[in-house]
Amino acid sequence: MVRIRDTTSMADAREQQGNTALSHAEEERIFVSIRVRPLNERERARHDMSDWECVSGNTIKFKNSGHAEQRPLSMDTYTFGEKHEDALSMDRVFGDRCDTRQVYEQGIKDVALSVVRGVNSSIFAYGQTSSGKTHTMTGITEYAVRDIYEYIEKHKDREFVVKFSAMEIYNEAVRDLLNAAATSLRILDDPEKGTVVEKLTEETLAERRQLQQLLSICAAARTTEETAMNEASSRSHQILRLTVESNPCDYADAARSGALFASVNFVDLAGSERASQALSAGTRLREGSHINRSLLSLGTVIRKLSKGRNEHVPYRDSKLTRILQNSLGGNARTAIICTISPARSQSEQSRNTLLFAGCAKQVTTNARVNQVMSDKVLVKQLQKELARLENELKSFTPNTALLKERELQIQKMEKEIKELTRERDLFQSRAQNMLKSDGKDRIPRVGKDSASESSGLANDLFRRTDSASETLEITTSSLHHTGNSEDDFLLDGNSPTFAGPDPFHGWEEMASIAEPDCEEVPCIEIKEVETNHKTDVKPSPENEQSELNTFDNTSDLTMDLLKKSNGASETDPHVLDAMSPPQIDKVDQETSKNPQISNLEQEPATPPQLEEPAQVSVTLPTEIERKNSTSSACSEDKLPESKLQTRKRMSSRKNSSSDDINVSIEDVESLWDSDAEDNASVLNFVVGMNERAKQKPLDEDMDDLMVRARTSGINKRGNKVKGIGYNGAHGDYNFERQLRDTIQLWDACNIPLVHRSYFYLLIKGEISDAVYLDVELRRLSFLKDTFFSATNSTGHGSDVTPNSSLMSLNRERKMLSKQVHKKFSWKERNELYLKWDVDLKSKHRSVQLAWRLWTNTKDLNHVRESAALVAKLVGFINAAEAPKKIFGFGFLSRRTT
Ligand SMILES: Nc1ncnc2c1ncn2[C@@H]1O[C@H](COP(=O)(O)OP(=O)(O)OP(=O)(O)O)[C@@H](O)[C@H]1O
Repeated sequence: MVRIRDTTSMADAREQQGNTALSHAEEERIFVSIRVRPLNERERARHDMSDWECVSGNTIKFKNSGHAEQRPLSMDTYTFGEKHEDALSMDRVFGDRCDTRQVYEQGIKDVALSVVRGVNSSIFAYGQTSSGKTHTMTGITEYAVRDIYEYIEKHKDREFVVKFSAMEIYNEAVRDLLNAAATSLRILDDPEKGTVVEKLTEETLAERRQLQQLLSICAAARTTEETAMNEASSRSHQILRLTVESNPCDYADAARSGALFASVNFVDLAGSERASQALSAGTRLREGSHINRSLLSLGTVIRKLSKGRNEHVPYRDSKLTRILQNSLGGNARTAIICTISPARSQSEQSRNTLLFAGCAKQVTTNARVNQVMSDKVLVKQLQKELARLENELKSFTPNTALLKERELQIQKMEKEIKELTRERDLFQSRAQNMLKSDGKDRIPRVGKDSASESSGLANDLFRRTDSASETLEITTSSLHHTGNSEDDFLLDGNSPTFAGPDPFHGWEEMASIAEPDCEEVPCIEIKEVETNHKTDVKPSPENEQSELNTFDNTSDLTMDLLKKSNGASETDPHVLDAMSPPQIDKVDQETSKNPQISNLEQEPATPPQLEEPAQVSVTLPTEIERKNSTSSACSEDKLPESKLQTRKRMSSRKNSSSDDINVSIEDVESLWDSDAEDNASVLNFVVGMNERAKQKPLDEDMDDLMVRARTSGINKRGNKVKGIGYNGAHGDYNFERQLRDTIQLWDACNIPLVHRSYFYLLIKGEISDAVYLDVELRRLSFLKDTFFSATNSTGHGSDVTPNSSLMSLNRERKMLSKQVHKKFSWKERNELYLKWDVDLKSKHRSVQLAWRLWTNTKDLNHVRESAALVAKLVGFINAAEAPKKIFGFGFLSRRTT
């Protein structure tokens, strides 16, 4: 039994897919069908019985009836393909009862119709003479043509061009069947089209009927021979070629890649019987040899291709194989119908045909869709593309105004992005700083009970300031004490630290030891610094000089810029004063030349008045003291009374030092201005504390303390101190009035908010708070008396009022900033602010010492803590943030130090 290898998988898949066309090169085997014709009358008459039996759709068996004269066949069963689960393969065996339509439908149709999808195809009929080749191919061609035209009619959206040509190969000569006059045609190798037959007539078919006529002509023109049975026996190989050119299904594809172009060949071969059988004599011998030459060549080509080796395939050995080269092993789908005669007498020929069929089944071809870009199509496509582009060009009208607007928008957005990026970096930097200092410095508030109640008020109080965040930071962080020296935080700008006992203890102690001689208001104790701390705050001459230089430079730059924008004449002299370095060492030598200081020292005392302070230059008590302590030329009786008292008290103290005094209050004041609303907040808070205090029972000690505090309301001069709230006559403690007076004096003296905050921290809501208020009132009264009496003493309102001067300075600075902002470029502003930044940092020491003026306490710890508060604040407003925080500009570049 010969089993032909199954090649059905691909065919089955194709059937399942509805015989779709190949979209790309696809290797597939040649489809082979076996057709057994019925016995003809002559054979029946001869009792030339049929020895072949189709046992299934794909198997044919030789029956071998056992006649003595019949030599036994070694093989008697031939199977083509195997039965699949879903369908039979296209390789089929058709018995004598199957008609041509069945053969076409089941094994040929799909291959033939590939032509309308752009795939070449070929259908062969191979078999011995009179086996039914012509009979089969005539029917197949008709069915195929019918189906092709049906397909074309169904696809009216596509354009098809059908052309027909016909040729025969007889005695190795190619003849045009549509042109009887034509002689043998040459076969040429075209580099694009492959093998072509030169000058072959190609008829374009307008309709199917025209093709029918042409087929009749071809049949008549073919070389045949009348047989004994009056039948025409074909003596040549006939090739009918139908070429279909079309645009593809998808118009988009057509536009891109051109038209589909394919041909289907209907090949009716001459009889395959051996030459010896066909031979007679003369021309017949030559004819037979030519026929066999082509058939032998076809067999060789098929055999070579079936082995699948990459060896030479002799296509050029015959005209037949040369013309059908593509169909045999190239770009085409191929189907071969092997026809056999059932007659016993033809068994050997039939067997040879079946062997050829088995061999042909092994041959594979590589069919692909042929998309040909003909000149016509190409021109059409180019014209279409040109028209499309021209339309696009017409519809495109560039709007230059819009483009410009967009460009401007883009530029603006880019600027905004830059600004936002800078802002983001700035905030990130600040957040990091806050996190750092928060981790280091956070401490609980004073008074456990009052903490929660006071937090809202305190926050409100701080929020209302220009530098709210900084103030809050100070409140929570400044009371954290470590062992670092004061100079440390001055240098590194980090959180302030200092060593020593709890600063509040100093206040407690001060309250507890409040004795009658303390009724003298503890005025500004500028030189209260102990000797062992003196070195901590004393600036070195080098540092002093450095600061002087810095101040000078900054001042010069600022003034230069201001002059540029506004003219030098508009500059307030206060600005110059503020920008000038603190005159410390030089003061001793120059005091006598300073008219303001001279005025202070020489003018008689005047009673304190609560009046609006005049705008004056800064002349500090420190300098006065220095003058007094170093020069005996200064007459005490020329000083105001309060100042004389101060001097006496100071001079009585041991280990005093004048070197610590280096006041640059303006720096502090320029950073924080108090607000009237803040006072109200403090008032509300402390009133609340007072209410709580009233609910608490007074114990004996506290009562005693309050008695002593009450007596402190009388000063040494025997005058009742204005605003002291403890009413000894009636024995009732008027806390609210005390506080109101305090706030009035804060305002009158322009006490900085930081100090007010500090004072607020001391208020614990206890009755003993009265002592603190008392002390504060005395101190404030002294300050007011001292400075405002000096103001009035001049008679022209231009004397000592540091706070007013500072406020003026602050205004000047703000004004300056505005002018700078208006007049100068970003780069110039940045340069200026960086200078100011340096200026600010160099004033740390001055700021620290300035705080002593306002804290005015006997306890060094308080002095240090006050300094720490300020330094912390200054440190917090670091180099990167200073310009923004102080001057309100948020666009400066970040600068880390
Ligand atoms: N399947 C068939 N059913 C009925 N008659 C058939 C069938 N096949 C062939 N015949 C008849 O057999 C005779 C020979 O057929 P045909 O001419 O097609 O053979 P052929 O192989 O083409 O021979 P040749 O090679 O000499 O041309 C014809 O008269 C034809 O009508």
